[in-house]
Amino acid sequence: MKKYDYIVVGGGSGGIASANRAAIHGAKVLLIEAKELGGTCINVGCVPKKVMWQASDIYQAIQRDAPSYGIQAGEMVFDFKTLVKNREEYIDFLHGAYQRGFDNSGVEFLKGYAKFITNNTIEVGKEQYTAPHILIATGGHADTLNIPGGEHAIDSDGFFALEKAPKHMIVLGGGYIAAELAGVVHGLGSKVSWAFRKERPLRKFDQMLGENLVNLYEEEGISLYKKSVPSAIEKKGEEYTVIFENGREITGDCVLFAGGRSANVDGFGLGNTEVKLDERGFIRVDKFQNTTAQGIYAVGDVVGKLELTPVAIAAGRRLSERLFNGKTDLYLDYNFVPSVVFTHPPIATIGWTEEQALSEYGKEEIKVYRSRFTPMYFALNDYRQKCEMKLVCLGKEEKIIGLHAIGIDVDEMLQGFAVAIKMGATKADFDNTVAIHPTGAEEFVTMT
Ligand SMILES: Cc1cc2nc3c(=O)[nH]c(=O)nc-3n(C[C@H](O)[C@H](O)[C@H](O)COP(=O)(O)OP(=O)(O)OC[C@H]3O[C@@H](n4cnc5c(N)ncnc54)[C@H](O)[C@@H]3O)c2cc1C
Ligand SMILES: NC(=O)c1ccc[n+]([C@@H]2O[C@H](COP(=O)([O-])OP(=O)(O)OC[C@H]3O[C@@H](n4cnc5c(N)ncnc54)[C@H](O)[C@@H]3O)[C@@H](O)[C@H]2O)c1
Repeated sequence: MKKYDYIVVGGGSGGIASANRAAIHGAKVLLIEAKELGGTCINVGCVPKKVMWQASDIYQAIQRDAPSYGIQAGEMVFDFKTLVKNREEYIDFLHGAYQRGFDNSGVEFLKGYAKFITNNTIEVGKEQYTAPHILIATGGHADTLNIPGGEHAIDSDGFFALEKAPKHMIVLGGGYIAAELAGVVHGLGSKVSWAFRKERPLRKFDQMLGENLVNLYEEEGISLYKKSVPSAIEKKGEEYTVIFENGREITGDCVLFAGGRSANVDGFGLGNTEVKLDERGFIRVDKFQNTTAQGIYAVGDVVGKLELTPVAIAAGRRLSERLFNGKTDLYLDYNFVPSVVFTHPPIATIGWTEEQALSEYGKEEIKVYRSRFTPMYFALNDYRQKCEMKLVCLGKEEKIIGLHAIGIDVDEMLQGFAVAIKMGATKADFDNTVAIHPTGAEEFVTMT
């Protein structure tokens, strides 16, 4: 049996980050990955999504915005196949970059499907491997739509496998992925119908964000269907009809369901360990990412706390610092994690929503500042897309506990403000910072 200091199961965002950090500190590390290196983010998540989002942005800039600057690009030609081919080549380049990263850090990489035999023994094929520390970073998978004909709906993996652009995509779900892919496909010139179960999408976010997104998408020509619960999908030739509980029917050539994700916990012998799951089926961990089994840890989507790549990376790295670099008190603080939804325009958010803050602290303690304006990018355009921003402040000192924005470029604004908020910035700190003009970001330091 081969012996290691650390075995990492899963070569996605969390696993790779943790393995490299452990090896840098001198640990003998084995990383086992069943598919391609990079996991969800690189292969079927953040990376292909951001490429498609950028393509969609460029398309809109040429078609919708360039003419107002006197720029005419001539006949618009969009070749979906070229976009997909170039995207996949870029992803392949990233696979190589991960392998080179392992070569530099000294991580041993094994391609195969790992199974637990005991708390500290893993089997891949016929070989067994043991280590006192084992990390589970096996990620998650998309939930399926359990209605008659639900199998006709593709998930986000299926979306990235499309070889031609849909003519009319029906999007089901009201979260991150539905919001993002509806915008991407519409921006690339297809018809999009987006149906969600409640009054507005993005219900876990500040209400202002979902409301603005609905208005902006409607202005742009996306057909929105509120309070629409899918009950069946029927295939008729090359088309699919989604039937909703309220009797509505929508027909298109592609149905995308994005209804949340579950942990990858089945089929790799967790029953042979003392690892326990929580009531939602995710691996139960404490704040140090310890599972209920001695010497087994878990990070990333498989623990279902915040399913974001930088969260998986940060938790994985902190764990390795704790185990292999003597930083015994180090753990990831899951509060004030910034996040961007890559809609058109994007959404940026950190901290408490106005609704959460009011219900926790009451009206007297919470002050909210808002700004709504047309970014200068649209100054010459008949289409005057709005940007809206909000600061949620707590107590007399007006500590900023929430920042929310929707509008062009807010995706790139958030990171710096997130540093300030994580450090405990107050409204006065924002006011004391001289603005950068002319930008959209200056609104954050000039709100009254
Ligand atoms: C469409 C989409 C868009 C997204 N966009 C963003 C975004 O813009 N920004 C952001 O921050 N997050 C985004 N996310 C979320 C992000 O991709 C995940 O949070 C992140 O990839 C989680 O990393 P992980 O290491 O936990 O798991 P993963 O990256 O999923 O890696 C798990 C790996 O484990 C492997 N594995 C599983 N079981 C075994 C086994 N038994 N043996 C060996 N290997 C195994 C899998 O093959 C997989 O490669 C997006 C997700 C999706 C689906
Ligand atoms: N930009 C980013 O950082 C980014 C992008 C994409 C995904 N992600 C991560 O991936 C996770 C998964 O994304 P997601 O959009 O699949 O999940 P989500 O949890 O964000 O949203 C799921 C949505 O599906 C709806 N839904 C569930 N079952 C349904 C049903 N039967 N019929 C109709 N609607 C149904 C829910 O009401 C909810 O609105 C996200 O929570 C996020 O953490 C992040």
